[in-house]
Amino acid sequence: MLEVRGLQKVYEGAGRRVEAVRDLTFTLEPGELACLVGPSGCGKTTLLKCLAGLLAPSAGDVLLGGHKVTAPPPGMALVFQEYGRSLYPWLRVRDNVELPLRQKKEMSRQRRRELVERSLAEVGLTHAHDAYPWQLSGGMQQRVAIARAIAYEPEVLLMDEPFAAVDAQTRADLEDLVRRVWQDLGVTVLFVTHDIDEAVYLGQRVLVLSNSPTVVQEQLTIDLPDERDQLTTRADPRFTAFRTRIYEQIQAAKVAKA
Ligand SMILES: Nc1ncnc2c1ncn2[C@@H]1O[C@H](COP(=O)(O)OP(=O)(O)OP(=O)(O)O)[C@@H](O)[C@H]1O
Repeated sequence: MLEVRGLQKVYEGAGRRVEAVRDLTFTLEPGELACLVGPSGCGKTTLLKCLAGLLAPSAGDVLLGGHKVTAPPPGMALVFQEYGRSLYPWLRVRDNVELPLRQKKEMSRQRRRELVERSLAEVGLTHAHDAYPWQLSGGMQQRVAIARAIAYEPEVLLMDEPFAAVDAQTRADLEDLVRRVWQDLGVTVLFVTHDIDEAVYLGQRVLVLSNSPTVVQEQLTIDLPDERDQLTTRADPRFTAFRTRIYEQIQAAKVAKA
């Protein structure tokens, strides 16, 4: 349903040429939760921008539902790492969540309100409707960003290291939130992280990226039980085996490049 075929991205300008992504091919099935993990600077953000139609690839295609992505497609929503910059500080929480829905001209005000209510409830922020983002903790702000993305009712949710800037406890809570939202809404999720444990904990599948210029180094099916729990899942010997395997792959990619 989301297909990436032979994607390459070269940045060119001012006498400098950086091949960020060399040749990426993978498919995301409808309703799947896949994680992309790779070393810092390997082109994860570049890839997501190409998927979201924000950046034109140098070669290859991105197809959503069989249609080539050339501009931000209506069926996609993004959550970035920098929640502080992605929310408007002068808008209250509910208005931040409602803002993208206003682009859907055919949608009634009543429907917009229902979606805002539902998505804030989904992320556990019903009580924070009237707050401004700067009155909330980092973790709560990221919940608002997630609520805004899901209110849009996307087919595909792209998340770019969304929890890199929050503390460990909040991060664990937000990971569980992503799994719950995914299960409740049946949305397809592509979650990008440099954290191997996070990728294994969240994903049904993990795509391991090589160092830049990037290719898919390996794809692993994470056949851990669907009901995941921060304590029991992480203590499962298979969890440890997956993270060791991925760690080795990433180390191998670094050595291959050196
Ligand atoms: N606008 C740009 N112009 C030129 N080079 C760029 C540009 N954006 C990214 N790059 C280069 O492309 C490569 C991949 O960058 P990108 O930000 O996609 O990686 P990343 O995996 O998301 O990094 P990190 O894990 O550190 O967030 C890097 O070498 C980076 O310097």
